[in-house]
Amino acid sequence: MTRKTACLVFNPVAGQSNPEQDLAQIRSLLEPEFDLDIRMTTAEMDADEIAREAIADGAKVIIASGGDGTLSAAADAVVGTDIPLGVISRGTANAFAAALELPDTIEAACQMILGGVTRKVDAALCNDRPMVLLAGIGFEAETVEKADRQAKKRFGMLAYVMAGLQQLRELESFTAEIETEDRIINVTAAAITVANAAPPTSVLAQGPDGVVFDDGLLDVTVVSSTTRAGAIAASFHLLSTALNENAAERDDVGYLRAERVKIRTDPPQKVVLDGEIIGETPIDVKCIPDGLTIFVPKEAAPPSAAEKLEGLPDLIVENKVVVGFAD
Ligand SMILES: Nc1ncnc2c1ncn2[C@@H]1O[C@H](COP(=O)(O)OP(=O)(O)OP(=O)(O)O)[C@@H](O)[C@H]1O
Repeated sequence: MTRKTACLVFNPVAGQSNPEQDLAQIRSLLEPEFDLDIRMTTAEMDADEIAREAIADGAKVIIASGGDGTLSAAADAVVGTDIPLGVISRGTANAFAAALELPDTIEAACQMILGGVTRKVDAALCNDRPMVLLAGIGFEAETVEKADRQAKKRFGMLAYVMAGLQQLRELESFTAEIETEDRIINVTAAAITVANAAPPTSVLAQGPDGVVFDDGLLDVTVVSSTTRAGAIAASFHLLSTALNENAAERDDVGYLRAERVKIRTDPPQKVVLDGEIIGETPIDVKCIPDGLTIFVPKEAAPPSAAEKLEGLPDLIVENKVVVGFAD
């Protein structure tokens, strides 16, 4: 039997565990079957650049190990290629693995990669940058900016919760125009999330009864709470409906699905793309059906499609005369 080869992109500072031990464990599990070309991320060189270099050098499999930043960046490098990505989570939130229903321990992730089963899932482009999880406008973007690396090291997941609570104090609404293939939706919002894939803990993405990552569609959730109490209630509702795989049923939460969505806001809002702040609105997000190949433990059944907009404040929905986008 010929041995398999793979490039392992490893972040030595991710998460709270011991990186030497983690790397030794990964090597002991994978090296009996794989020749690993191990490349470390550095403060200057992110996983996407390293993975792209490895692909240029002929890598046929990319395995990424780190937190959500490393995994999303490595995924960006393989979006639109047939090169399979193996995901070994070692971060704080592990949203990436949860969103794609992948294991979150080193051992289970390595067993999955050794199993060799791959499947295609959707990816997306947000303002021409690869996106695997989600783009957040408003509340979500501010939360990510406030949860810094030092806070994450000290407090873990709590850093995100603290940043979120801090952000609730500064909750500000904006007006948004959401353009899909066939409609223009005007609405007042506090947060808008365009998700390709999202874990239940990304509460602001959880309007629909499940964020489906293999339906060729993006899941858009609008949260329009105007008070802190309303935002807390909406977040709690979204978390509980997400965990139960139900759709949201509050007037200040709306959702829809679309292949492509353009969002303009007034005033301009910060945009977080797969965990990194990339700038401000407007955004243009296009789904790339089957754009990413990943190692998986087994097939996951997608939930059904759904939409709800009625009840959102200042809602105006116009049907476009000509279906589609001008560009
Ligand atoms: N060798 C390194 N030294 C310092 N910083 C690094 C190094 N390698 C990667 N980084 C930085 O790590 C960040 C990505 O971290 P990653 O998301 O993988 O882990 P995390 O922050 O612990 O996890 P999570 O995002 O799940 O909270 C990038 O911003 C990158 O610049």
